[in-house]
Amino acid sequence: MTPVEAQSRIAELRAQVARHDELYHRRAQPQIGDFEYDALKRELAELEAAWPQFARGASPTEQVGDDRTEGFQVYRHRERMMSLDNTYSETELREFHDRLVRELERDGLKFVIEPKIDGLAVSITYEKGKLVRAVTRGNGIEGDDITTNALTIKSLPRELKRADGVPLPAVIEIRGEVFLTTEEFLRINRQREEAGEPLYANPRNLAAGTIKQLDPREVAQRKLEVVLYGRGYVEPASALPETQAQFHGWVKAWGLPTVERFWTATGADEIWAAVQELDALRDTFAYATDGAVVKLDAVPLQRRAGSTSKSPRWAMAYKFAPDRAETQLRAITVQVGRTGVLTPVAELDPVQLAGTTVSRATLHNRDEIARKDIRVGDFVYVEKAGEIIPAVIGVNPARRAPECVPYVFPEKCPECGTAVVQLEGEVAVRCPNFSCPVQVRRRVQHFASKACVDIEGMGEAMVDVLVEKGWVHSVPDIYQLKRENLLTLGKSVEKSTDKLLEAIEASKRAELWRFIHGLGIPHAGAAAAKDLARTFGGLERLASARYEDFIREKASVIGGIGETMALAILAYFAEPRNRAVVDELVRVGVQPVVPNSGSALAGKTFVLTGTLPTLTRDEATAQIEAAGGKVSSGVSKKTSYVLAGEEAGSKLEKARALAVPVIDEAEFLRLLSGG
Ligand SMILES: NC(=O)c1ccc[n+]([C@@H]2O[C@H](COP(=O)([O-])OP(=O)(O)OC[C@H]3O[C@@H](n4cnc5c(N)ncnc54)[C@H](O)[C@@H]3O)[C@@H](O)[C@H]2O)c1
Ligand SMILES: [Zn+2]
Repeated sequence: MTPVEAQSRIAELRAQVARHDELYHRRAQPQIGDFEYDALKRELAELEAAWPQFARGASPTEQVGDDRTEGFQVYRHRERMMSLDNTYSETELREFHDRLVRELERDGLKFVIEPKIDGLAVSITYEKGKLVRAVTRGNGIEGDDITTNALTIKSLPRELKRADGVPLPAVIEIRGEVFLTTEEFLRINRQREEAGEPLYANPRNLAAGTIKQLDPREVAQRKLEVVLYGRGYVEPASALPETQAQFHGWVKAWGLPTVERFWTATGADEIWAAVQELDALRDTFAYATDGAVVKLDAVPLQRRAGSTSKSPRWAMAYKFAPDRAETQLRAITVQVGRTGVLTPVAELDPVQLAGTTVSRATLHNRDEIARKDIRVGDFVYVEKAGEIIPAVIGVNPARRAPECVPYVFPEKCPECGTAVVQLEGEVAVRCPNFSCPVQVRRRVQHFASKACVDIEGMGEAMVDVLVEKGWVHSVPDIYQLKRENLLTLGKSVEKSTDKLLEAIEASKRAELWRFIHGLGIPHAGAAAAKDLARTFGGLERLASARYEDFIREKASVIGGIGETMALAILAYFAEPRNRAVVDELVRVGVQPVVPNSGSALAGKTFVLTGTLPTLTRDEATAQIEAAGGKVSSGVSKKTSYVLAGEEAGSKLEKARALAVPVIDEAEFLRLLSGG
């Protein structure tokens, strides 16, 4: 490699790694697998070591991937949060061991081997045993304050338990990972699929995306979990553990969720045996693991080993190579989503991968196909590393047939023939045609779905038929369907037709928020739709709202609606076609039900805590909302009532401190009935 080549390759790799860091850490939407990413980063590190004259300036090899995003307060960690050095090689893992033995000048060093949890790093601060703050890793020095969202995690105690022989530090930062179980991941993706929203590739991305939701009520609807294994700042210093193994015991004694299992080992052979045992067992863990973390056990020795600018020298992650298979790419199909995004999908010769047969895999987008030069007929590598949706990660160049030609991404929408566009700053290629049949279908399917106005009998297949027949071109057309047309759909369909028409008619009086959600305004989920419904009280009022209307008082934006969402809503209705949908809905006679504003609960904010004698949380929430009130997660001076049940925790104390009225279920039911 000539100096010029090295210099330009370093620059190129730095840009690539920085881009993938941004996609992974900030947007939770990586476009390449970890294995591939790690290979890029390793190449960069090696080049920087070999050509120090070109390695000046900030490099991603020396920084912790930064997850800070807009919309959160940043909070400074009392002690830095670090990354981990990692390797896929047994030899390097053994070298790590030997290096420590050499540097610390002693044999028989004891190590702890823990699962490497594939989640999102968090730091939870407890002061005098009480949870005061949850912060993401951020850039390692300061992270996003996600306390409100973290409090939706049921398994995260608000208070540390006291136990004999276990200190309760005055201040401690406890480190761990937020994750989603596979089951919950699949449930959410299924819902997203129904709503025509893009799927998350793996639980880690979904967990990361969830903890960074601006609306804690959206977070509460996904069952996040947490596991804790490490420590940051501890005060007083006498409350430091002597070993990492001991610390695991404390975490458990404090009542925190901890790793199911860890191993202790002395010597490189024992370490390696433990890593392999972990590999064999990791399928049984509640969380996805992408490796094993090997840590020096003795805390004083950890301190002696020290750390680099980004990771401790006393720990090393051994990562399991992803399950990968090679197969032939038969075709590339391009799917069009609700918002017109074209997603290329690989049609593969079926192949066995991590226990399932894979015949389709995502190719992400046009740029990725070009970057990897993936051609129809190629033998490609398919990977499923923690990634539940398999992805094509590259081509085996040795098996490329001479007749394989570069893939040309469609310039026209495969569904309607409109020329596609790529908006500035976006990787997605879109069909800009609002009347594109697939987009219409997906929009109508979303509107009619359970999550929105919920029209029974109008499932996806039915919508497909209605659009195909040319009876439905947009959402309001649902309300213009003709009985005689529907009767042509088959023999003896009178009964089902009448039932469908009844369901359609009934849906005209669905709750307002369901209509708002059904419009599919970008960034506005069900919880936001509820806020909007409460504030605007009508579809047309919402559609003609101005920026000022979103801002009550000074600089405070409605409920969970932040600045970004307010702007998205304004942009949505600024589009005449979207505005026309609302006008048309009103014209065909929909009468969304607006919560009763005369009830005693109207406009009141409730915070629920503890277990109520008869109502579940969801039931109480539904009743409050139906009566025009709202439920928020944190107690503040603006809270009207705290509805408390058994085992109410810190919220109750806070309510008392702020003199917010606390009521029990019986009083609540009295309020509700107007008594
Ligand atoms: N696919 C992509 O595009 C892409 C982009 C950037 C980063 N990544 C992946 O993310 C990783 C880099 O990010 P990183 O800096 O978070 O490093 P990392 O995930 O490799 O290792 C550090 C992190 O591991 C976590 N961890 C999990 N279990 C642990 C345990 N038992 N003990 C200690 N820590 C534990 C901690 O949160 C810690 O911050 C790489 O592995 C890389 O593959 C992928
Ligand atoms: Zn189209």
